[in-house]
Amino acid sequence: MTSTPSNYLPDPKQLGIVAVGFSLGQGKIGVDAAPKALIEAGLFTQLSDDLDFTIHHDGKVHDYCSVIPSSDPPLHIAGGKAPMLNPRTVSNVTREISKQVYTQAAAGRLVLTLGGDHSIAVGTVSGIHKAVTERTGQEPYVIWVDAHADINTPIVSGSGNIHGMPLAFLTNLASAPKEDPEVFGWLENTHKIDPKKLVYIGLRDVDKAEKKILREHGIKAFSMHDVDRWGIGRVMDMVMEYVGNAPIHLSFDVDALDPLWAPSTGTPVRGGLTLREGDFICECVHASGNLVAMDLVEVNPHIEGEPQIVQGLGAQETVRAGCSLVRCALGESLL
Ligand SMILES: NC(=[NH2+])NCCC[C@H](N)C(=O)O
Repeated sequence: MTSTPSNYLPDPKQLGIVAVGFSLGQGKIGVDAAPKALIEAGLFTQLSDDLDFTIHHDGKVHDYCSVIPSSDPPLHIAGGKAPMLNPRTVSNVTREISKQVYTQAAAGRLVLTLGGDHSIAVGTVSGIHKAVTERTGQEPYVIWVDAHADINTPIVSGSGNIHGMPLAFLTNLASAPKEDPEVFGWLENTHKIDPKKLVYIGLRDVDKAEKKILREHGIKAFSMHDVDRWGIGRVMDMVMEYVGNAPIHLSFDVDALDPLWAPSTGTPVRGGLTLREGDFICECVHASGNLVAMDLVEVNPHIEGEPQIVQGLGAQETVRAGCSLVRCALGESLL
């Protein structure tokens, strides 16, 4: 297999992996088991043997126990609809993740983070943004592939689940709440992204307040309506044209795929991408030569999916789909 040269990585075959066994950005257990399931399905072997990566991984799936407080009551925010859930836990854990991905990215490696729920992106996007900007002088764009916009502020969130909020903190639309300034108080300016450097693909379950945020900040978004209208090929042309030649952080929530392809996830929404459309997004990002980091999140092997899906198969299929997305972003091609 011939490999695509990288515009931002000194040696594109050096891969740093961070395995994040974390689920407290939302309420369902099981999403913390995803890294183990992905590794057991052979992901690392596929990346090293088939795609020739040298993997830098500490051999652990991190549970971050040492930074999780013994008590973490819901945080009521003035004017908020619902209190923030597990606020200090998610803040402390994402701070650790941020340091881990920073170290990998500062060493010039491509960084793959296996989640975990999507709250972990507060850590991955911040750490990558800081390291890549320092190392290359260019701020990365974030391509967020998801059924959901994950940009609720703590004031407008209807659930209080932080996996629906990471982009609000990362874009500075929300900052450390005055009720507890320690919560995400560690985020520095160098960690944060310009909302104009964010592009969504696959949206189809966007809260009312989030729609307002996207409109008011002119955030680029390709919903499933756009995929239906233009086809994934034209959508990716538009995405890549928007991103230009900047470094790319791809944050892929498996729930962007239709539940037919990825049933084992905490907040499935029908009418999503096919597996091939998801793979195609990843192939296009790889072909740009600009990928510097990828997250794969929200695979929940404990959820079996719709009853019509044969018991056990849902989880297996979702894990297989996750492995396929990662391989495509990291250079697997059909021919
Ligand atoms: N990463 C996810 N699966 N996010 C789902 C978010 C759902 C909803 N918008 C919320 O804020 O609670």
